[in-house]
Amino acid sequence: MTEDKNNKPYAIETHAMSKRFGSLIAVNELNLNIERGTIYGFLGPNGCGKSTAIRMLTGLLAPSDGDINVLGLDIPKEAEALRKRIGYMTQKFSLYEDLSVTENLHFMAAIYGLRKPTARQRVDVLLQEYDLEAQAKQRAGSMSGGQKQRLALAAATVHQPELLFLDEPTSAVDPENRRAFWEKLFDLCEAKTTILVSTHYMDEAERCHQLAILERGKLKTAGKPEYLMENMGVTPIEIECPNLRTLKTRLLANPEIKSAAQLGLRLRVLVDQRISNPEQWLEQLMPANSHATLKTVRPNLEDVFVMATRGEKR
Ligand SMILES: Nc1ncnc2c1ncn2[C@@H]1O[C@H](COP(=O)(O)OP(=O)(O)OP(=O)(O)O)[C@@H](O)[C@H]1O
Repeated sequence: MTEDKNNKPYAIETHAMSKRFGSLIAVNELNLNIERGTIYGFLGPNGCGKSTAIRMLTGLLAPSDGDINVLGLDIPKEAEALRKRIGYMTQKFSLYEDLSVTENLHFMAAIYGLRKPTARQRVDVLLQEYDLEAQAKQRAGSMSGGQKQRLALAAATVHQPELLFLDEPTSAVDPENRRAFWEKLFDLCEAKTTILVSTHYMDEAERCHQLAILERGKLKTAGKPEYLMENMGVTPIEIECPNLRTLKTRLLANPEIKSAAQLGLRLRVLVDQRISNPEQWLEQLMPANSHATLKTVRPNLEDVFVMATRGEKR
């Protein structure tokens, strides 16, 4: 690893980063190495510590233990120097509802210390890039969810940060707007911005270059989505037949079946990879005359998530 502070290969490095609130361990010894110029996802259920981890990485919240290095800076000691180099967008719309779109962007530009002519130029570019020209004079509070979200991203990037933290940024928008939002993230990524995004949507997680799955403050697994899907240790098989509820209970009694979940008319079953011919093996577990059809299917991130966070079988 090079010693030049600004040329570290990782935008974010943590060692045993932890946060306790009284007796609750919200983040438990998290080790992260997030490469520059990538989109890194935190995937996990409500309350697993995503926001707390992000707040520590931005320098807003002091860790209880561990080391944090962000963009070559020792955090929280050098948090002030970090502030102007990062952008932060939370799930809650945090701009001024009574200000217009343009006023909000100028306000953010002033906070980040952009000089007036630069700010004017930058705001014009952002209005165009984020398709907000028609709403430029509109009060932010009166905009649609998708428009508000575009404005929030524009505001978070007004100072062209090297690193962007997005905490569940698309929880309040429809799939079409979410898709458009991700197109913007890839544009930013191509322009060398590193992005850390937290989510509980699988489709969103699948778009990340790298992913960490968190549960109750702990990192359960991490890597490229494809890698995680290939190495989850189970074969997914879908079964179509009558009485799926009964079949589910029957199958879950076998320790080789790690999970069974109904999807409409099918039962998606995760079979231990140590079973060499899982379809044949499952056939002999089917009730007589069930006329079941079995099909090995492509793994998905929900399977990875289920396997990573599996306490009880489900
Ligand atoms: N300031 C605080 N004081 C006490 N407990 C807190 C505080 N902030 C967070 N917690 C607790 O820490 C745990 C992790 O919360 P956090 O908000 O980081 O989770 P999250 O994964 O971001 O959840 P969500 O998806 O719901 O936003 C939760 O149990 C939460 O109640």
